[in-house]
Amino acid sequence: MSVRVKTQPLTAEAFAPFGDVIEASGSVDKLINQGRCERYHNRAKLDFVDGEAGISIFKSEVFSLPLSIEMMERHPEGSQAFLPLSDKPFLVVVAPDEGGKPGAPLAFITQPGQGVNYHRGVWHGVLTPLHEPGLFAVVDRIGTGPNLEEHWFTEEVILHE
Ligand SMILES: NC(=O)N[C@@H](O)C(=O)O
Ligand code: NI
Repeated sequence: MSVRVKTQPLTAEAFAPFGDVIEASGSVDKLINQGRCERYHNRAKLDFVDGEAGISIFKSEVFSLPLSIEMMERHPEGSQAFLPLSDKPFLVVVAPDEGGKPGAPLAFITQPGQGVNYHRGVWHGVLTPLHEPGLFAVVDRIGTGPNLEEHWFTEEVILHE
């Protein structure tokens, strides 16, 4: 038996139980640089246990819908933010925790200019760009010890438009 998940546009409200949508939205928090730049201040909750924040670059293969996903993961020791270095949409898959495993997945498609920050311990799909170049800045925990928990599905999970 397979599980089919319909994608939906990413909104801060729908994503709130899982993390932050990082975007130039709502009221401007600060005008800087002599009024020439709008600062949308502190838009993500970074959270690292026994580690520091690091910035990495991910260059991923790209995928297309419908897409079958085999697993979801979570990082018990740190949040993880993905900031696209292009204006192309990417897929954001999250799920509530149900007894130590992902519950029903939700699949979002980002709008140009949107990044996401998964809160610490939130089940998510791995980075899934939908168009080249698949290039992202990633802010996550740099530290020692394990920080990755995976759950491999026993049934097919298909994400579709
Ligand atoms: N493993 C890794 O660095 N990336 C994943 O955590 C991911 O969410 O893509
Ligand atoms: Ni991850």
